[in-house]
Amino acid sequence: MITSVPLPPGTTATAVWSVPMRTRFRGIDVRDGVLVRGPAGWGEFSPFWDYGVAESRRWWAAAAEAALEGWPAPVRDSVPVNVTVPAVDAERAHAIVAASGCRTAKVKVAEPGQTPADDLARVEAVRDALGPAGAVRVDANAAWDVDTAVARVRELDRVGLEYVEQPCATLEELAALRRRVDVRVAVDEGVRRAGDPLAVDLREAADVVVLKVQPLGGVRAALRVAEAHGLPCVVSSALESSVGIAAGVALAAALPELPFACGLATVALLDGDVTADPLLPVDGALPVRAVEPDRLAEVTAPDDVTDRWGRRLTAVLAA
Ligand SMILES: O=C(O)CCC(=O)c1ccccc1C(=O)O
Ligand SMILES: [Mg+2]
Repeated sequence: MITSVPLPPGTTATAVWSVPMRTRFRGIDVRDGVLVRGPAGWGEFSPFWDYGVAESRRWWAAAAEAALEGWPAPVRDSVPVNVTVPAVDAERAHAIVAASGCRTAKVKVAEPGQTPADDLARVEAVRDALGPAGAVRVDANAAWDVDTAVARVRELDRVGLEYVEQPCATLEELAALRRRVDVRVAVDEGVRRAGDPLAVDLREAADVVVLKVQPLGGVRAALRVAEAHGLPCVVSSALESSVGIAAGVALAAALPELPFACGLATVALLDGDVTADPLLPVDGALPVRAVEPDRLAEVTAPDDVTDRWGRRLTAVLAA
């Protein structure tokens, strides 16, 4: 039986969207989620499918904030962004960066099944496409032990790296790496997947904190994380539709300082969107603006997917 998605308290509409990824990204081929409308606007609830109910509760808090409350006032009207380069071959990486209009690129490295030579070729192609004035950062998604990270970071830093994101899994390993290389270390999973992102001690482990709105439980919760750690912050996406990306833009727009480009240009990785006016970068930046999901009919999820999201949201609301 097809059940629809429940209407959470205070909301007036829900919709389930689903779009293919242009390129497989961290094992994901299709991205889907729930949009929810309330008095303050539209929110997005789209935890990855391998996330359980407990971890998904913060993702729901972010959607509820957007729909019911809205966000704090912005202090800037545009947000510089990086182009995100999946673990593709060097030629495609070059083309993606050249077409993006961005002056900063984040390159996925340490993809299972690929070699260090693949990573180096990809990073060199990205440097070539950006030119010497561009910034190149890499994200290893916790793949390396400390010795491997030291070797890989030194090699990849031949092109000049702005930072390396989550090179190793634990904060202890990040701290050990940080003592052995000159490249800045950014922490992502170490904050967003922590039981209490406010309580982790990042002082020895990181130079930069990656903030993602849904995993941290909303724009205000993420602002508290930024304040608690007192480190430079980069706002990044969880591969949301433009509705979810707008929440990331709201966070980036509200941070007192924004010294680095943000990882919010990921609508370019999706083969479709919930709006005819997607949040895609123009000249390397996203505008701070509302998003109207006026293309929901074109990206409506199949009934079985809608049913799964209905059961998932019901479980999270009951938890
Ligand atoms: O930061 C970016 O450039 C894009 C977002 C991104 O990389 C990402 C997207 C979904 C899940 C995890 C990650 C990640 O930063 O590890
Ligand atoms: Mg990351």
